Amino acid sequence: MNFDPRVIVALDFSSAAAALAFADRVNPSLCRLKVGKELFTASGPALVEQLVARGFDVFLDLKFHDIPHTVAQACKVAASLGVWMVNVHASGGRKMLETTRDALEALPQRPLLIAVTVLTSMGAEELAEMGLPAPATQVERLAKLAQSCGLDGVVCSAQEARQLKQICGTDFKLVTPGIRPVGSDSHDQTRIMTPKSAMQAGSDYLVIGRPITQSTDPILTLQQINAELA
Ligand SMILES: O=C(O)c1cc(=O)[nH]c(=O)n1[C@@H]1O[C@H](COP(=O)(O)O)[C@@H](O)[C@H]1O
Repeated sequence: MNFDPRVIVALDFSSAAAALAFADRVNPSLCRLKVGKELFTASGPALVEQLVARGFDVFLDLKFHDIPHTVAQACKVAASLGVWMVNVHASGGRKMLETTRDALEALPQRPLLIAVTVLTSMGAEELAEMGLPAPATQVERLAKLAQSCGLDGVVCSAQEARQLKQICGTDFKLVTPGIRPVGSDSHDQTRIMTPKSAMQAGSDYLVIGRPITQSTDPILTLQQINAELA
């Protein structure tokens, strides 16, 4: 049995019932779970607490991006739910990142604080349109900022993982969505990689949603991915 699962399943469902139906079929040794904007908007903190009570490591993915005080307070409330990981946008800037880190560090028990660099749905053209450099350059810039602000790691694509592990070191956590098993639909993701290649490149955690949740047999698909990573 794998007691340190690398796969974080994105529970991108529109109801608590659908999320709990999935959670009923897995256990904390098979995967960690992510609650994002769709599910949280539908179900709120009660669902998060239920998943935590079942023993899952829960990544609360609300990608906070606001003024420092607002983000720090929101992350403190997230911590009170018992979540394992929370995220904010690195582009919120140094003051926001440091204020949030300080607020969490003052707690007796705190979640990992992770910064989103460049969304995995975005490619070079979209960044250029916003006056930003190519993904690898922008991701590196934001990862260095997050690390210098004392965050625990970043969300990036697995395509940048090798580069970031070299620059930021092995302890700096890399959480990588945009994971697609061979032959699966890329949907709206642009910077993608297979589960095995992502791990080989240095990802610490693989965020996987639709390839698992929309599979005809989600649990089998999750088990196959875990087997590929073992
Ligand atoms: O922070 C995230 O989790 C995240 C960051 C990012 O850059 N890209 C990204 O896809 N995500 C999330 O990861 C999940 C990916 O889902 P799938 O594309 O269905 O595998 C979604 O819940 C996204 O909200």
